This record gives sequence, C-alpha cells and structure tokens, in this order.
Amino acid sequence: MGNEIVLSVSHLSKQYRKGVKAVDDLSFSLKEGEIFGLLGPNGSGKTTTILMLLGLLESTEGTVEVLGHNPFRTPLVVKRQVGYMPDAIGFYEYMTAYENLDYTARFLGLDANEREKRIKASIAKMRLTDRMHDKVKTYSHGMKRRLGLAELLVKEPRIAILDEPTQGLDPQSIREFLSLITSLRDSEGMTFLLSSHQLDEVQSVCDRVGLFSRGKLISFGSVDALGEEHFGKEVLIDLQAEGKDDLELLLKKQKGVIGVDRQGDNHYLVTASEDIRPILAQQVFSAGCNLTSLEMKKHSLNEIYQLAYKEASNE
Ligand SMILES: Nc1ncnc2c1ncn2[C@@H]1O[C@H](COP(=O)(O)OP(=O)(O)OP(=O)(O)O)[C@@H](O)[C@H]1O
Repeated sequence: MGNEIVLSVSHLSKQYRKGVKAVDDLSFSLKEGEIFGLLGPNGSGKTTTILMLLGLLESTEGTVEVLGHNPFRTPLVVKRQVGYMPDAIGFYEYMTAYENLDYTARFLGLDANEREKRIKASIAKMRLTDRMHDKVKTYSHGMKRRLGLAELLVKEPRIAILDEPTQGLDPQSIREFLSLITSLRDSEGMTFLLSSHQLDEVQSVCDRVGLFSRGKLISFGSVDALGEEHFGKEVLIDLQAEGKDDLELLLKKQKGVIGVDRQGDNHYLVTASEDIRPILAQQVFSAGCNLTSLEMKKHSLNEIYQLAYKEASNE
C-alpha cells in the first residue's frame, strides 16, 4: 500500500427528498494500492456513498475528492480513471463476451488494435479466454461477475469501485473472485473499494474496512485493529491435546490465562491476555500429553460488527 491518498471524503451527507438521511457525516480516505471494504447491512448507505464518489449523485453536504478532482464537477475526468462495477451488471446476453467488451471499449475512443489488445488482456486476467467467443447467456453467474471485472479492466483504471461484487456467488466462486482482486492489486497497483454485506467473506482481502450502520461509519481500520479496539488485546487459543483428563485445571493455573472453556474430549478454548501459545505447548508436553492442535482464533468481522453496533447504539 502506498502513501498517496487517491480518494477522500469529508463530512459527506446525503438526505433524499423523502427525508431519508442515507449517508450521515462520513469522512475517510483511501491510499493508493489498498483494498478497502465498505461493509454493512442492506440499506445502510453503501450504494448512496458510491454514487456520490462517482459523481452520479450530488451530496447534500461535505466534499469528495477522487485523484485530486471533484467527481460531481468534473465527472468525465474522474470517469476516465475510475472503473465501476454495479451490483446488477447488464450485458447483452445474445452477444459474445468479446463483442460486449468491444462495445464498451468503443466508447473509450480506442482504435481497433488497442481495443483488441486491451480486451484480450483483460479477459485473460479474468481467466475467460477459452470462453470469450461464447454468448453471455451461456455464462454462469460467477463468470458474468468476472466478465464485469474484465469490462472494468479494459479502461485500465487506477481505482475500481465494486458494489456488492460477491452477491449471489457460492463460497468457492467468492474465494476465486476475491483472489483475482488481490492479484490485480499486486500486479497493477490498482486501488479497490468493495461494498458488501457479506462481512466475513470479504474481510479476508481487505487491508482496511469501514463498518457502516444507518448511514454512519461506526468503525474504521484494519480488521486486527478493530478486533483490538472492540475486544481489547485478549486472544482466543484453540488447543487440542490427548493424554490427561484434568488438563483444564493445569491450563487455568498458567500465567496469562483468563479462562478455559472445555469444547469436548481433549479440546479446550483458552482465553489469554496475549499470545502464549509457546508456553501452553511447553506445559502440555511437560504434562506428558500429545498436542494435536494449537491455533490462534480471531474474532470474526461479524462479531466485531455486532459489538461496534451495540456500542454505537449506546452512545
Ligand atoms: N432514490 C432514493 N430515494 C429515497 N431514498 C433512497 C433512495 N435510494 C436509497 N434510498 C434510501 O437510502 C438508504 C440507504 O440506501 P442504499 O441503497 O444506499 O444502501 P445500501 O447499503 O447500498 O443497501 P443495499 O445493499 O440494499 O443496496 C435506504 O434507507 C434507502 O431506502
């Protein structure tokens, strides 16, 4: 992740005519080459925020700056460098994938050679080369999402904004899609903003996340930092060891152990003040037991969200 700020919003708000305050005093910024997750439940204001970032919707208050420009005042300058994949992607189903992308590429004013070069490269990056001359109606949902990303890549943007990109995908396709995003960030240095309500699925690729609730950002930072902010430095250690029935008592006596929950035969969940796995391993060996598993468990983003939401509601 670089240090250059490529996108920033300051005190951004949007009140729709019907009185709904969809976005309320939002401030954050993105660094070049980072993958940022704008995460929250349906209706929390993610799409409204994205539309303002793209200059497609005017804010009621606050400012947006994308690559040094105001997207509402100079939409074309911003549009040229920012790729957008909406949650409902529309392709011409009876045209091939290649024809669909060529149709889009013509709007960029590229000559035929450049169009062909960019389309083939984008399709290859999304691993669709062997299907590029098939009609889109024969594509699976996951392939259409990848084609959506290929369409965005034809533009060679510096920033990509993806609204609910993993919506409707099975777990395997989610993992594949997210790994494509990570590889694009690594190879092209692109900056990504992903919106999603699938917190735990998307968190794995995000450098930082913003947790959204009713138009407000209730927490912002890396997942590890948010875990620490809301749960403190406590860690959970999953330990499995065979050979002794009263291992629980022994573990409880260890310095740094806050609590031990027995999960089943030979299986314990240890809450500790810090990562004391080497000490626990030593203790298990000294007791003559056979250690079969020793893993640090992190608080999931869903758990973090629930706690952040409670804390924000109590404020
Ligand atoms: N054009 C509109 N006119 C009036 N209210 C709107 C409009 N668009 C969105 N809203 C309201 O603004 C709030 C935020 O909606 P938004 O679509 O931004 O949320 P979201 O987090 O993207 O949700 P989803 O994931 O369901 O799309 C909701 O209460 C919604 O009903």
